[in-house]
Amino acid sequence: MKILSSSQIKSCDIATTESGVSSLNLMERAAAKCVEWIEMNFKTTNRFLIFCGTGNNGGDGLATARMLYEKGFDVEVYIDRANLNFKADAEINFRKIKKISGIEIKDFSDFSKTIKEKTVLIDALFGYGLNRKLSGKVKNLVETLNQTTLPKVSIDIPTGLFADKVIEKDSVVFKADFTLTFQFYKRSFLHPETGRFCGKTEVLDIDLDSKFIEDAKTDYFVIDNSIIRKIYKPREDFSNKGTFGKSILVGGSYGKIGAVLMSSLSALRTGSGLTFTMAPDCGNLILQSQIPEAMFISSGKNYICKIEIQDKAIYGIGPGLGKEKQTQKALLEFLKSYKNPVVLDADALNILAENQNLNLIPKHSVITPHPLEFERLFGKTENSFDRIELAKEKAKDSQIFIVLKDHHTAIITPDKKVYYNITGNSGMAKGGSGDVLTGIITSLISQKYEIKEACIFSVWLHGKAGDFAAEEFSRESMLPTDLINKIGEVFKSLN
Ligand SMILES: NC(=O)C1=CN([C@@H]2O[C@H](COP(=O)(O)OP(=O)(O)OC[C@H]3O[C@@H](n4cnc5c(N)ncnc54)[C@H](OP(=O)(O)O)[C@@H]3O)[C@@H](O)[C@H]2O)[C@H](O)CC1
Ligand SMILES: [K+]
Repeated sequence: MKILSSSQIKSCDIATTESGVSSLNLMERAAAKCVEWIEMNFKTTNRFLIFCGTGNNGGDGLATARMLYEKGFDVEVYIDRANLNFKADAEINFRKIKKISGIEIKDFSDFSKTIKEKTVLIDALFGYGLNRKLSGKVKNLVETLNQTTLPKVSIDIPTGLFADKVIEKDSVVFKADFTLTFQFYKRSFLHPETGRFCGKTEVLDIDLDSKFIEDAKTDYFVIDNSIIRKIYKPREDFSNKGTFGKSILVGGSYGKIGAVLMSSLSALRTGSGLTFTMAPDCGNLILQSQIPEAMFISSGKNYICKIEIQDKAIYGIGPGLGKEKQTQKALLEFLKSYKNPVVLDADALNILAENQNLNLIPKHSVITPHPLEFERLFGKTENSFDRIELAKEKAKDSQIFIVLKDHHTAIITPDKKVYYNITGNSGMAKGGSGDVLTGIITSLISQKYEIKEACIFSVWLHGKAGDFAAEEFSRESMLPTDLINKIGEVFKSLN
């Protein structure tokens, strides 16, 4: 799914109205979709307090209020009585509301924090038209609303957030439990500084102009099911283990054999035909007894001292590797003579950062840094939006794929496209999850997925398996090894 900027969404809105739908009808459509979702999801609620601005976001709120009232709910609408300069469509909806005697229209200042239970707050103050941080009455109101424990729903965008950029540190933002957004994810939902205000995001299809969307140019995408469907290649009949590639997972050191073990197991669980673990001898017994399917290549005693080059294999290097002097030398020597794409993670990245040897990374390789590793490699940025921009430059300069791990991991390609992942959950924020991802990417590349597609599919698959694991064990208790065991269920859901 494409992610458009706020100005592109505005143009899309206009293109839709030019194609024959009036803007008022579009607002009606947007409100009807919100009401449909609200009815389905708040079955025991009977009262909605709707906070409306004077723009089209407020207009959506006013239309939503009317429709909820018509469905039999108690509705109160809150506006700023001192500012009744509604935009045209919002004005029409305000007049309609005023004619309904059952809907109370109150001033922002009338809101009391001592509200009864079974009430839901709906934020229709500002949407993508916000162009400066909140101040004055709206800021005070949002601060007060955030202090209540009542469920909170934002229409289109939590008030105070911009669609596509970071907010100032001291900004006040409505803290939604649910965000009902129209047609597209907004970039701000996917970054840590801003996404934390959105709660669960629901994208509601309001049938905006499909030709406009198809033609719209963007660097930003959300990985959705339709992308995955196009990438996934069901396993072919009439094949043998050679058909599905050779993965070599390189890593492990005394006390960190588990990391490379999880990578190897993940490679196997995602279909790698032949899987080797290149690790120090101290891991041999553990690896052979835990994963008999993986073959062991000895490469040192307690840490890796040599990385042997084998033919027709895809290397995933880094999990549990450590940074011993000899390991550093082994990695750098390997990279000096190896020219095919590799997957580099964890200490492999830290070694490259410390040695400032980024030019050794073979073209079209995949690196999988978390934000701190990214910073060590490429330097500090002000915020996560700038980090993505820097990653775009670096991916282009070095012609590599950067899998930037975060709550919403992003894949940045050498042609500066950014794919955000929306599967996964906070239960995966545990040591070991990254090792699993390295194994999956290595395995999919060895199975001849295009590198970009392997990255996208791997990150999605990893998150989806994490979601299944959380469902069974809870976010707190689930382990990276539980996630590996759920990979099969994800493949089953694709077949
Ligand atoms: N295509 C769609 O997705 C549809 C979206 N709809 C809804 O429309 C809003 C966007 O509506 P818009 O009227 O463009 O913008 P807002 O309602 O967000 O804001 C209104 C005006 O408020 C002013 N503004 C901006 N920031 C502030 C601030 N911090 N304090 C006070 N006022 C502010 C600004 O005007 P200025 O002249 O003051 O610059 C805004 O224009 C979208 O989010 C959807 O909810 C349609 O209803 C359906 C289709
Ligand atoms: K809003």
